[in-house]
Amino acid sequence: MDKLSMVGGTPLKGEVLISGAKNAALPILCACLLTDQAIVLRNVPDLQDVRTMLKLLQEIGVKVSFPDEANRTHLVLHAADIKSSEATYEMVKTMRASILVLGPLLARMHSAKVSLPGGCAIGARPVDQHIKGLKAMGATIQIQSGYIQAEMKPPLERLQGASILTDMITVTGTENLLMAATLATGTTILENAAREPEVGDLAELLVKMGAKITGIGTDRLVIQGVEKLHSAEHTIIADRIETGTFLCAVAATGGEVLVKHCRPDTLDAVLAKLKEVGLEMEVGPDWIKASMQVRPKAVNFRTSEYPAFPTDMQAQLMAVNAIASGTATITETIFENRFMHVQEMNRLGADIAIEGNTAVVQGVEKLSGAVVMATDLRASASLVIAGLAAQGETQVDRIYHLDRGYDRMEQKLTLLGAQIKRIH
Ligand SMILES: CC(=O)N[C@H]1[C@@H](OP(=O)(O)OP(=O)(O)OC[C@H]2O[C@@H](n3ccc(=O)[nH]c3=O)[C@H](O)[C@@H]2O)O[C@H](CO)[C@@H](O)[C@@H]1O
Ligand SMILES: C=C(OP(=O)(O)O)C(=O)O
Repeated sequence: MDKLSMVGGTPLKGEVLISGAKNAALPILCACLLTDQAIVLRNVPDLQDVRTMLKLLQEIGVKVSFPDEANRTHLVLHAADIKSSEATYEMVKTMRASILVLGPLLARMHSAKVSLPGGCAIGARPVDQHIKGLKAMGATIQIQSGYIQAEMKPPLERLQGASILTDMITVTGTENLLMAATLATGTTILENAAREPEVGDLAELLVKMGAKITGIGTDRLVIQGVEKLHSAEHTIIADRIETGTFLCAVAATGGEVLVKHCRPDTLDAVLAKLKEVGLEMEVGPDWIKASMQVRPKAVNFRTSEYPAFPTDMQAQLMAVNAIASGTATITETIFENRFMHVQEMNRLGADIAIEGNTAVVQGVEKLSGAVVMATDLRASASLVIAGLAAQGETQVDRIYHLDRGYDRMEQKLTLLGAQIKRIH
């Protein structure tokens, strides 16, 4: 199992290029199932979840090609000949986002069999709202032997438009229902829809494919179903969480970094908090020049749905708070168990206590290197940030979590002067 080993204490300096967003790429890859024509994608991040999704799509019968073998960010997906409508437990257990094939397969193939994702390190994460929405659109859905078995209710030949209000805001739930609704008869209204930029990016691609969607970027999506979708080309939006992760790394280690190919307009809540921390930023349309010359100041924050502070940045900003002056309270409102990094940060010398869904972080002058274990994707990133700020050597074990969602993180950090290496 790969580990990352780093020696902390070097301020980061230089330029970093941000990759396409994992959480936009995953639903967008699934959208290719909605048409028998080719979809051309650019800026696809080269990371494990994308490779897993491509494998799943290939099992289903999608042809995947890389027009330029040396450039894995540019690919063509062609779902002309779907031979299976199944996502097996083997695939879903390694990547929950496999649930995103459910809506498109049901809409295009009229049936789908997708393993029910189990809970994961950060919470129970049920998919009841995906199921509720598809049922409202006329699907019959049964859970059998751990699988969601979905079919069109006879004599229906297509899903039917419906008005759907989800009990809570769900990102992949909105994406599944949005994709399913593009090929339904009539109009679907998704109320309480997620407004995350990745949902908007998916909707932009669907519109290029011929879907009729209004309300993009709002919590009310209106979809007028069409009979067929067609080929399209799309460039995946920049990863706001990767951007925020590098900014937190600069805030924790000090230094000066130009973050390029990013979308500052999708990061309002994160940039506001980093400014409070003391990070100086000059912001352009697709770049941020960040400089940190002082010890960070502790900042309180609470996670919530977009446009508020993202849960996917909670652990990374906690790492900055761990070495800040003052005390911060951090409240996690999206997932019930997303503080697994706290014990590991404390092993590096942090002083963090958990009270229910709030972590109280008493900033310490310095962290000291240790062997720590990654428990999920963003927990891994937070431990890397803490390790880069700590004195001495830190080893982060179980780095496969990090590889799921970051495109060559240690190479990008090395280019910024960090002393970090992968141990196989
Ligand atoms: C691939 C992807 O895009 N993953 C992101 C997506 O995950 P994901 O789409 O799985 O997260 P959701 O937005 O669905 O989850 C939000 C909350 O709603 C609950 N819920 C959700 C659906 C449902 O049917 N029933 C239910 O109870 C979840 O348990 C959670 O407590 O959004 C999360 C919240 O921004 C991010 O942390 C993940 O990085
Ligand atoms: C929780 C995350 O991803 P996933 O939904 O794929 O587990 C994440 O990207 O932080």
